[in-house]
Formats: sequence, structure tokens, C-alpha cells
Amino acid sequence: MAGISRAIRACAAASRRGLSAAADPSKEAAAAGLRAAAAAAAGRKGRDREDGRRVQWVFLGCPGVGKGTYASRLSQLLDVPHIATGDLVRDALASPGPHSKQLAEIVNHGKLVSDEIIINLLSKRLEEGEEKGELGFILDGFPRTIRQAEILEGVTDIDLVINLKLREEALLAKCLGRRMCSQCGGNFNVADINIEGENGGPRMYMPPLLPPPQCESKLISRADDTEEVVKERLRVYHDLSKPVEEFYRARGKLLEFNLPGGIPESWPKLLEALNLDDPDNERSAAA
Ligand SMILES: Nc1ncnc2c1ncn2[C@@H]1O[C@H](COP(=O)(O)OP(=O)(O)O)[C@@H](O)[C@H]1O
Repeated sequence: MAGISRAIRACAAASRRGLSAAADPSKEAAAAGLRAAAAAAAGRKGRDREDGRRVQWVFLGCPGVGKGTYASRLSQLLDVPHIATGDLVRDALASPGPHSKQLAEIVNHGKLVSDEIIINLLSKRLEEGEEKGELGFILDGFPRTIRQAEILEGVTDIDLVINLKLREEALLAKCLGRRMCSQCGGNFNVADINIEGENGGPRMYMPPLLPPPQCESKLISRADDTEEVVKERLRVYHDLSKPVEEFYRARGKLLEFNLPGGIPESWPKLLEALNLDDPDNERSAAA
């Protein structure tokens, strides 16, 4: 992975000058082939590939779909860092700096920050990882525009892109129900989703993920998880990020995964779709 951070910066600069290096589209791979490729990329025991690096995966999906939850679980399982650009942006706006006020203004209105800013933050995070000897990554929240996807494709091989999907009615409720403990940093969700099945299918049930008693009085919400801002984020996703799904579909890298319900129901099914085993059965069953 060495050098990706520098390559991303260089490629971003080239793309600004109109020299973007996009890969040639290849034929769409069959879902079975993709799953096999995912399993091969994850490897068996040490999860290292023949070329020594670990998985380089991307998570796509609307706000509230659960990218962070599943990316973080897979990162523990595969022993690769989970890099969420939303977290990098929140860290940047919380730390005193020339851009923090400007960043807060953009994020709290549900808009995307510029490709330049996001690429700087991501390159810095990858550089720090390279210094620590990190191999591979699971990206969450990047790429979010076609230009970001072209830049990433120009500098490294993404093995697999997991496109998480959830019924539209559940997305807003999930964002509005999101809570974090200001002390331990734990993530919870107070939304209790129980909706009619589609086309005669089974009901969808996503029970709340409630905090333990010691966190109850310390819960906070993200400033951008208000109804108005979530609706704007969903609109921005459809305008700017949906085309990224097509970008990877055309390159045979997109694995679509429809979340059937809450974590206990969805996690084993996601592992099955990826041909992966979770040796820690307790964690599989945990909400
Ligand atoms: N790749 C990106 N490009 C531009 N802006 C980003 C990117 N990733 C994160 N952001 C900014 O950070 C905010 C929060 O991101 P994230 O935590 O991924 O939220 P979401 O729940 O909308 O997926 C976004 O609304 C956007 O302002």
C-alpha cells in the first residue's frame, strides 16, 4: 500500500489539470464470481493476499444505511483499518484550524466538502497508516463523487465495493435515532423500526440498539442528523454518489447487499454473501 497517499495527492492534482487517469471499464462480473473474488481477496487464515497486502474494500450506501457498523465489524474480522471519511471530517472540524468553521458550515447543511479537502484528509490518514505498517483498508464514505472514484481507481486496485441498501422509509428514522455516548464513544440507535413487507414479503424489523445504563445520560446526536439536513444528505447522495455505484458496476466490482433487518439478522447474511466466517459467534449474535 506504500505510496497510495502520495499517489492520491498527485492524481488529484493531475485531475484538476484535466489529466484524470480512469481505468477502462470492464464487463460486469457475475455475482458468484465477485463473491469468490472477495473470499480470495480476504484470504484464508492471515487474510493476506499473495502479493502481501490485505483487502482494499469500499462501502457505498445512503446516509443511515449502516456503512459504519458493517465496515467496522468487517475491519475487525479482516484485521484492516476502517477509514471513514465522515470521521476524518468531524475530527477536522472539531480541532482548531483555519478550515474548521468553514467545514462545520458545509457539513451541518448536508453538503459535501470539496474533493481537495477530502483528498488531503484521506491522504494524511493513509500516510499515518503507512508509517504504522497498515496493510489494506475498508473505506467508508469515500469515494462519494465520480471524480473521487476516478482518482482512487487511478492510484490503486480496489478489490470489492459493497453497496449496502436499505428501504428508503427506514433511512431517515435510522439517522434521526442515531446516538453516541460522549464519554465512551459507543454508537447506539433508539429508532424502533417495524414496517410492512414489500410486495407481500416479510415485515422488516430493526430493533433499537440501546445504550447500557452508564451511557444513558451522556448520549449526544450528530449536528447533521436533523430531519432537514438528513433529507438534504439523501438528496445529495442521489445526485452525486449514486453515479459512483454505476462506476463500479461497470468495472465488475459492485456487490449489492439488501439489508434484511437489524444487525443480528443482517450480519450473518452479509458474511455469507462475502464467503466469510466469523469465528466469534458471540459477536455475530450480538445486536
Ligand atoms: N468523500 C467525501 N466527500 C465529500 N464530503 C464528505 C466525504 N465523506 C464525508 N464527507 C462529509 O462528511 C459528512 C458526514 O459524512 P458521513 O459520516 O459519511 O455521513 P453519512 O451518514 O451521510 O454517510 C458528509 O455529509 C460530508 O459533508
